[in-house]
Amino acid sequence: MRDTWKAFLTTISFGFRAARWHAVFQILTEIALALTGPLIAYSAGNLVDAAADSDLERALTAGFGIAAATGLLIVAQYYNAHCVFAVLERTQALSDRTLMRLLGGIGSLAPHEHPKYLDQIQLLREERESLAEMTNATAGLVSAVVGFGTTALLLADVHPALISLALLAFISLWITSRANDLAVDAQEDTGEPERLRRHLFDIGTTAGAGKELRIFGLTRELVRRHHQVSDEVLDTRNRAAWRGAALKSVDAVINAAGFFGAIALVVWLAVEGRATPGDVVMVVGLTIEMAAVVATSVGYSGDFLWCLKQAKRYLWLERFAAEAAQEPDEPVAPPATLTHGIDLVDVTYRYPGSERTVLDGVSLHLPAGAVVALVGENGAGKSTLVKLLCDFYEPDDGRIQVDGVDLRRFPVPDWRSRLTGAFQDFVELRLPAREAIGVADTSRIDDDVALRGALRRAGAVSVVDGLPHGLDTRLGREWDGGVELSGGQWQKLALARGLLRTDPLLAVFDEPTAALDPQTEHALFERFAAAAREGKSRGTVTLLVSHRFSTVRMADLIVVLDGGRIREMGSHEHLMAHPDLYAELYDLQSSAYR
Ligand SMILES: Nc1ncnc2c1ncn2[C@@H]1O[C@H](COP(=O)(O)OP(=O)(O)OP(=O)(O)O)[C@@H](O)[C@H]1O
Repeated sequence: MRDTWKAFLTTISFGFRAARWHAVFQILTEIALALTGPLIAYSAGNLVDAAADSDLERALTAGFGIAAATGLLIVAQYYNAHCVFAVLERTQALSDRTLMRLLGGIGSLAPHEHPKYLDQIQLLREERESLAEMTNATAGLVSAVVGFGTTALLLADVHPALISLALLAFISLWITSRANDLAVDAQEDTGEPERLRRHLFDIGTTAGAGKELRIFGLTRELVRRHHQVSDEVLDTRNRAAWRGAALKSVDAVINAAGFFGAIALVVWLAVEGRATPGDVVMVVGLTIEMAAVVATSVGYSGDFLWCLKQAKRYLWLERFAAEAAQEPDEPVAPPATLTHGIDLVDVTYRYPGSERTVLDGVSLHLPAGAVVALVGENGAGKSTLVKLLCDFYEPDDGRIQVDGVDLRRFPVPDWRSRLTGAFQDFVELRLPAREAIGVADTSRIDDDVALRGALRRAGAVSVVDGLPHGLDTRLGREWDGGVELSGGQWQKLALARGLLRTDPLLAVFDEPTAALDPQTEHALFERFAAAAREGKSRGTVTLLVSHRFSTVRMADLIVVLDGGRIREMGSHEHLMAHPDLYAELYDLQSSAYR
């Protein structure tokens, strides 16, 4: 219960933080709207009685009441609609930013290996609008309670038995929410085929899949499958809709009987002289109002419960992120420079949920200032080793030491600020070119000299020089005036980003040049090595992962991984002089180029 309450308060606070006055006004206008129906019914009753009694003053007051309520209805509707959208839009933006901060702030990548975590995150991302809709759902419920209470009080004032109409409203509420549950269940049951239907539509209509679609003539097959899966989805939903409609029909009959009973009662009271003609008119108006209140409260209570479900999921993420962000027991800052280097001592690693040992007792010294190449066949464990060094995952056994200090003692953001690198699965940052590079060190985002230096080191000067506005060109064809880049050009900019930081302790380049030709890669790696040797005083360890042996040979140290273990290591000359896997693969590649 405490969690539910906390989840509610946390998400409703989004609305009040994002658009405080709009949220207050939204609730006030909802209450005003809820009062107008009963007020009009009450005034109409008074008007009839005043006319019957020829009481002009009372008739005019009642007429004024109707006019005022109608005016209030129009004004409140207008402002309410404005507030609803303002709160929704601003809250959505705020909750999106909060989610970005929470998800991006989790230092480790390990949670991404857990299907349960991924499911929760996927649902949070898909349904994140619900976080923003809490204010709307709450305001709707408040208005339903006010409308229901006022209507019930006025009915009870005519005759206590009329309160049974309010009880009928609860039955109606239950039946309608059952009918809605049927629809929601059908939606959940058809979640997977619905995703498939959307996926088929997406690949059938987007440019990315266009080439293969045409070469393999897939359109016919995609359309057939879309048809099949649509039938599955729509049949299930249709059946639920019919059953829902049947339930609602029962509800309609119960309600009609209830309304008839209420009207018959008040007419009988009038005939008996215990109620006025105005009471009859008012009760008719209030029964209609009660039906409207029930209909809206069913919708709002469904929305509210749904929002609450998302809110609990959000709370879970908030706690998860807080736990993940805990400081090490005895934190120390990373050293300003490396003197000894980085050591892996008996490091063993298995991915969460997997039995397979990906790194098996790896012990390795990466000397300060050295250029180290990691090679090995696909799946040997090279990228995993890189990820452990970046502290994306922690070893299951063994330790990593930086100048003799256990990596776990560095607060994660401090260690990350002393890393740099580029990866095969780089990000295409669709921003102005200067920002796409400068995000690696935002203090120098406007420093053209620094940005051009990084571009030069990455061999990417020609990419930017070829852009219409140089560094200020917007990248991405989806923007007005934006320019699209080729795969290799995007990769070169990612490299420039990785080469902007000037004081890293560890620079990792995990196949960052896979989209480039071998000559360009070779020239680039030579430049990295030269830069690394120039900056030797800082002791930066430069770690390269590549499958191209012509590139790898210039490294100071080559480490050959095989099945998660170190098979051999040494300089190119050493490894060639003691032939094993490296010499075999090297000869294989060089003979292919001859
Ligand atoms: N996220 C993951 N979850 C589970 N297993 C993984 C994950 N990533 C990699 N593996 C497994 O770990 C092993 C080592 O993968 P890794 O990516 O480190 O190899 P690699 O040497 O970099 O390969 P490649 O040259 O193909 O990039 C592989 O068998 C792979 O299937």
